[in-house]
Amino acid sequence: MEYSRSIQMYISQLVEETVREVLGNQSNSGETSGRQKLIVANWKMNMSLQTITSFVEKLTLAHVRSDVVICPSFPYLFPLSELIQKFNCDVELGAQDLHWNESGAYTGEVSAKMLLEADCHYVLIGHSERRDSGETDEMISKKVKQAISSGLKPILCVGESQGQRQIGKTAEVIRKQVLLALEGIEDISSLVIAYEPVWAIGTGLSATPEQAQSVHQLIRKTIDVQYGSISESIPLLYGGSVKPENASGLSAMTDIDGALVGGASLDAESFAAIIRGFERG
Ligand SMILES: O=C(CO)COP(=O)(O)O
Repeated sequence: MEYSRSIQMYISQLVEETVREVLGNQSNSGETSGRQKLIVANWKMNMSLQTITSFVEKLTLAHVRSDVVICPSFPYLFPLSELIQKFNCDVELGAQDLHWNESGAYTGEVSAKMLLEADCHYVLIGHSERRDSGETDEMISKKVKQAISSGLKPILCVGESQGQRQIGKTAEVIRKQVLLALEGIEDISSLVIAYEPVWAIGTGLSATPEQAQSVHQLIRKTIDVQYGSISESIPLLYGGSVKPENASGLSAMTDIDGALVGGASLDAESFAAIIRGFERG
């Protein structure tokens, strides 16, 4: 009797160890990172006062569980903040950009302090559409510094072009963008990074989960070399033609902690379906 119980214990220990080993080897899926999923809507230069109202109403009814952030154009920050309170909708606000100076003669710019007054907690920095209009790595770095020192969480966007990918420069480009943006910054505890391959933005051509995972792994490794184990707690989002159909596949990857969604975030139902996809993945 004693003998058979100890054999049973031995077998169950063996099974447990094997399962742990198999899960440990599945570096690309199924592992729980402990990082909460974060889904961010980048509305870009879209929406209207009318459409944001029904959006908030519908999203509230969808009862999603993840951390959700909406980044509207500047004029919609205040009305959106009011709508979020009115409907008791569990989302946070982000801006699409900020200036690195505190105040002054910078026509058309918005400061971190103004964003905080508008109830913003996050800010997108270095989106490829802004890099396209002349934003340099140096400007991006100053913006990241200003966001962190003001208490805003920067969502630093990085990504390679199609040409750079084709000639095998993806890793070099991404590493450089990350390191230049973080130059001279010591505290990165509030940082979020979004990997958005330029060729996937607005094209309907998403990176495969494996392609995205391999760049996310590279980003985490880059942060790890520079900052150590805090890299494990930095949320890494994927952006570029994220849709309800590809959300759970992307979410199943170990280093993909959420999404930065453009076009599909303009409709509350498709945005909610993406959030649910990430909750399943
Ligand atoms: O640029 C993006 C989010 O910042 C991605 O846009 P799409 O989801 O429309 O491809």
